[in-house]
Amino acid sequence: MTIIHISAECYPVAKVGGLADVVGALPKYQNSSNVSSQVIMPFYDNKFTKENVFTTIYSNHITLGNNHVDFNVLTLKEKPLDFDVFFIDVPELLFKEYVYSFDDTERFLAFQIAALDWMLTWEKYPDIIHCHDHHTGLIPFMLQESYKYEAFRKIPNVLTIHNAQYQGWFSHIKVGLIPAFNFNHVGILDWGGVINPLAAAIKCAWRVTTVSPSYMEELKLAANGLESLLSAESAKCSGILNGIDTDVWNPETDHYIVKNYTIQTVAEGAEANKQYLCNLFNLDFEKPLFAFIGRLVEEKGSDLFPDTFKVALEKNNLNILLLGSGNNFVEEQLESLKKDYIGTYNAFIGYDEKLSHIIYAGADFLLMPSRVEPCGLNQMYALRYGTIPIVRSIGGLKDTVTDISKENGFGICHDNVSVLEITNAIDRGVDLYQKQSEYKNIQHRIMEIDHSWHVSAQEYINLYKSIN
Ligand SMILES: Nc1ncnc2c1ncn2[C@@H]1O[C@H](COP(=O)(O)OP(=O)(O)O[C@H]2O[C@H](CO)[C@@H](O)[C@H](O)[C@H]2O)[C@@H](O)[C@H]1O
Repeated sequence: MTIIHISAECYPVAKVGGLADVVGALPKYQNSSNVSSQVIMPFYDNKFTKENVFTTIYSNHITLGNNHVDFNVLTLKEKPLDFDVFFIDVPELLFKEYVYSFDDTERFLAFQIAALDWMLTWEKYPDIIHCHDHHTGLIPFMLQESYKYEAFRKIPNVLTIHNAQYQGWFSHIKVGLIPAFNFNHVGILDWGGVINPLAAAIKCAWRVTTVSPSYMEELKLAANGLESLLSAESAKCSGILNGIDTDVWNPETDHYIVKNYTIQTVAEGAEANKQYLCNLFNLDFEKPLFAFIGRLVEEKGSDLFPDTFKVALEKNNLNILLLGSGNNFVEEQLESLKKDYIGTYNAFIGYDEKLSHIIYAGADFLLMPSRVEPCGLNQMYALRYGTIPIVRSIGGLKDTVTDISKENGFGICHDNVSVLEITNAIDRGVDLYQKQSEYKNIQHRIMEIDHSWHVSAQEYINLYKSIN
């Protein structure tokens, strides 16, 4: 069975968030289960493309409305990844230093059309086309409706929703950019008076998955306008929990962290990483270190961070370290907080892969007070590195973290997103840290939890088989 994943991100080529981690790992694990899994993604102007050499295997142009736009398909010449990746190079539109910008309609439409046009030239078509998020959401529609892709009609396709907040909306004025289809069916593209690629994908895909079972259920109640659609299509929808790439996220071999460690040596290993962070960010090694890593957006609860951190830091019994970027106002507030809590608070506003690994290893607790969390990978990385997650019980966080008050519990959970509930949860963390033998016992237990992709990769394969 041949599976083609089509995605805007894939680790280590281009990563903005968790989508890259999933598309960078799932194909690898699928390939080890006797299927052939490959990725098609855009060719961006970034560190990875600058540092690697590519071969052009196909060149042509697509028609985007009235324009002809050139594109190439590239592969890596040397140093292959663990699975085949094909890069769609549209110099005029996709080859940018960023992955996402304010309006990406033409960029991702060009990507999707070029990918399908190129696939039309293949001798053998794939058995499954697996699309990820709204950037590839028009593919299920085009496969079903566009005349030029008639040959693909019988290929089953799957949509995975990593985040339903973003839907790729654009105006009907641009409908002419989509390869010709029976205009009587234009309503399929519409949701709420605009073209909605995610909605179109939910309508047309043969199967729809979300990245955790709880998120699937939550979407029927809150999906940024798509609630009724997801309820109506629920027969073809299911939730499959993400896994983590345990080769990349392994404290024993992780080349980014300061000192490697195992369950047996976690005390010294985690301590060395914490010491490094405390030196680098001027924090107090003796106090517990609470960290946050992620995008500073409302979904992650980041608008509450400045007030929450102030309340927590006033007690002067802990450190807080933040790595993230996003909302400018929140960034400024988090920056200005630094001067008030010198020695116990710091923040790195930006994106830094290496630093994120050191924080997973060196922090004592990881904060995830998300309003919405389709799956969340950070809590699973934290568990693997022996860092106790403090999460709001929602989506994938609910599916992966059990509160310490429950039998075999190992994390700290709160029900709502408010300054009071988050600071109460932090207080519980401080208390737990003071009971070092209990803390260490939990640390050992969480490092043993297996969240590797093996089980979930197989669940996807079972899903493919059910429609193939
Ligand atoms: N400033 C920074 N510096 C370095 N690394 C940073 C960083 N900000 C984020 N990261 C990294 O990006 C990834 C974030 O993954 P998440 O799954 O938590 O969130 P995201 O919301 O992007 O993903 C969406 O898709 C994924 C995948 O399906 C779902 O798990 C999730 O719930 C959904 O919101 C982690 O690898 C994290 O370490």
